[in-house]
Amino acid sequence: MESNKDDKKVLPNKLERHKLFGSVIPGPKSKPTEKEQMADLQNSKNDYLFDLDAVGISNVKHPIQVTSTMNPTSQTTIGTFNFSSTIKKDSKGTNMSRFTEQLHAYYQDGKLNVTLTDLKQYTQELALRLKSNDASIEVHFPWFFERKGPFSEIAGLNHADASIYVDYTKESGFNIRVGLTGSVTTLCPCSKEISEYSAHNQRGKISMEIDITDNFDENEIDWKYALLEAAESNASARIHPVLKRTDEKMVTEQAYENPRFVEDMVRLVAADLYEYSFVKAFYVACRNEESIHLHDAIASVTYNKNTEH
Ligand SMILES: Nc1nc2c(ncn2[C@@H]2O[C@H](COP(=O)(O)OP(=O)(O)OP(=O)(O)O)[C@@H](O)[C@H]2O)c(=O)[nH]1
Repeated sequence: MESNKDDKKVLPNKLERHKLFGSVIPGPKSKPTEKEQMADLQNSKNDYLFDLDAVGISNVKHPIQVTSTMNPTSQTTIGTFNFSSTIKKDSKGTNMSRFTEQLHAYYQDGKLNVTLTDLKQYTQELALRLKSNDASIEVHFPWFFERKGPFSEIAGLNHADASIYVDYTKESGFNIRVGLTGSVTTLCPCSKEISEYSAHNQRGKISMEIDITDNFDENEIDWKYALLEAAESNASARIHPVLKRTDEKMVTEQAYENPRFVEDMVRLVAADLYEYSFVKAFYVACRNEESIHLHDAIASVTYNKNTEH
């Protein structure tokens, strides 16, 4: 390597640098470059031994639009998608480019609104595009909502993790599941009972997944708000982004007045979901990040309102 008089390095140009690190000049190429002449392995037909439950792509991140009854009523957030369909054993593979091709088409048309109506249309169109009888999509996204201090009413944004699963089959139509994981404060009833003063508390993560009824109208009910309310209204206290002293006193006392075990949490949330008429079946889990242990405390319940167990 050369140096100039100011002792500054004189670097080889970029092409030379790439050669230095192992890049080689492209060799002769004999395979077709026209799509029509290229081998199409994924569309080969043979007996490939097994039908597949799902083939597709996962962990696809993309901006999406979300609407809500809470402020902000409209927001852009990041969705993480899984897209798939089944394939029969006579087919070697799926056409993977079509998954992201459709995603970009919807984005360009301004149709990436994560509403149940739009996602149903999306899933049905995906099946058509794949020339398949079925398609499934799953999207997870952070949903932001305004939360005010209980006394000061000073606002900030909280967030919960929302998810939507849409399964479509030509024969039986749509199956939709939605989910939400939100955070709450829980104060230990046992600790309150046995101690002369104070009680330990923790941050609880409440995860809910629900199968919704076929006639569910998302314009009438904001499922994200409904699930958040089921979690928060049953907790020892809600969690806030901004708390002044006046607020802090209120949430501390409220938590002490409403102690909850992890078991209490899932049962109380289950009771609210049982009462929601748009819920067919549900799963509720609570994970308390214990402040007196390094481990977490967990509880969960699944229930189907049709079979009543
Ligand atoms: N089936 C399959 N495809 C893969 C796999 N790994 C990568 N690919 C994808 O193969 C894709 C290209 O194949 P296709 O989507 O069938 O492309 P194409 O035949 O030009 O597309 P169409 O005209 O829509 O049929 C690329 O997007 C790669 O991501 C894999 O394990 N299985």
